[in-house]
Amino acid sequence: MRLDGEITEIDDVKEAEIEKEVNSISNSDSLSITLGFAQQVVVGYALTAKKKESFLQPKFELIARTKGIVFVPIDHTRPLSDQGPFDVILHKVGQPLPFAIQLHIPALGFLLILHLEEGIGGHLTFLETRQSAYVDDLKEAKGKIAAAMFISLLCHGSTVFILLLILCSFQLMGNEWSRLLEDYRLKHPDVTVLDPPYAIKCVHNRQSMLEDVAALNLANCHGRVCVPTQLVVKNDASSISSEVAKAGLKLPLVAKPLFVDGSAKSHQLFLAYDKVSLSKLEPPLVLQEFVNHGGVMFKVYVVGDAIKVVRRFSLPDVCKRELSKHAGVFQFPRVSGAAASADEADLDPGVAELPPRPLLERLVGELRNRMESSLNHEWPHPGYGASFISTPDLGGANLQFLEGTLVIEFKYP
Ligand SMILES: Nc1ncnc2c1ncn2[C@@H]1O[C@H](COP(=O)(O)OP(=O)(O)OP(=O)(O)O)[C@@H](O)[C@H]1O
Ligand SMILES: O=P(O)(O)O[C@H]1[C@H](O)[C@@H](O)[C@H](OP(=O)(O)O)[C@@H](OP(=O)(O)O)[C@H]1O
Repeated sequence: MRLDGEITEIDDVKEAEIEKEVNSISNSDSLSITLGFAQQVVVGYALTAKKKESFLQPKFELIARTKGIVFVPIDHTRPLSDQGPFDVILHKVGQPLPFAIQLHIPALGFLLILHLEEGIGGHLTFLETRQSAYVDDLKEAKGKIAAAMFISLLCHGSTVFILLLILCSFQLMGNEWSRLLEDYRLKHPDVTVLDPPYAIKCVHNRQSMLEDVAALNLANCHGRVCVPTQLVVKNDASSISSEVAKAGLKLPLVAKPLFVDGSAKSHQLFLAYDKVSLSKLEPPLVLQEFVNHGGVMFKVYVVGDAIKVVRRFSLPDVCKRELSKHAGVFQFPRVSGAAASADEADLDPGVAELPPRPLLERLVGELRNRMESSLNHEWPHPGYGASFISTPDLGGANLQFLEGTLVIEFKYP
């Protein structure tokens, strides 16, 4: 059953047209189609293997070619200025390291965390340093890394120092990508970088991602948008229980990695039922109160003025009376992926009701204003995705904002 009131501009008719277009060209020479264009748009891409697989699907590349858009891979090991020319650079690299090295990092990191935590009481874990190297300014990261290395030399001698040195150089390579890209962007202002590293810094961290939304005032907009009550725990797992009590957070809690870098690990979520088990969680984390939402959530995708809302199945409600029967911390799978579509499901209208259009339009407008002012220029076609759940017992329009997945900038060449 399809419920009325879908907010969509990319409707079924358009999807069917695209399908038809792909079918009609799939047997023809797609390259010659591209060459038919007076001017091509060359998109250089630097993506994780996961992102390449999900995003750069053959069908999509084919449609792009028919529109004169070609995708070419960027080689990390060669200077950017030796490659191209590009009209657009699309990037999401997480940690741009060879696969074999990536596998060694958790093992080395674990060893070093053990040593460092012994030596300095857990205040400066290498894990924290590692994440800072990715999300913070290089300057700040370098300071922390230098401090960690100095302490390791004092406390643990040369073996740990050398291991740390190797690990740091790999981690700085991750940050190096942001620096190279920023240099390239400044030297080539005609190339659109999706997105400039400084502009997407806030969406690499679930705390800063939600801050802007929490600060929005959407009074008189057919409802409100807010963030579940939450707490950020950066370091010490043993103090989680007391911090949760101090902040007055009610169980059960959803635990999410604080940093989101596009890796599968950054989407690994846990449900914690009791206080004692909270110490099993691994900071840095965001802990959110579990909000009952009838087992259905909404994904809102925005490109410019187009808004598309889809329904997905989600976690079932947790009954407060049943809570005492559960204990422990459980990892839950990616419950609301594309395969969990609830658009065709026969849902209780109370949970299926879509967020009111005026509320979404106002939210999108407010977010755009904030992004424009933080980027200091106009955004003709901003695009992003966001997850929402609604709390039917408070009225369908009481939305909880969960995540802003991606912020991209569109500038047509
Ligand atoms: N506070 C919460 N209360 C109830 N359910 C929640 C809460 N936070 C998350 N969930 C459930 O977990 C799912 C994933 O949450 P979230 O969107 O924060 O994670 P994510 O890794 O960023 O997911 P994605 O990138 O796929 O959107 C949600 O779709 C929802 O089903
Ligand atoms: O397909 P939807 O329901 O829109 O969910 C997306 C998430 O919201 C994104 O955060 C995922 O991208 P990253 O894993 O790169 O953050 C993205 O990962 P993917 O590109 O590997 O599929 C999706 O899981």
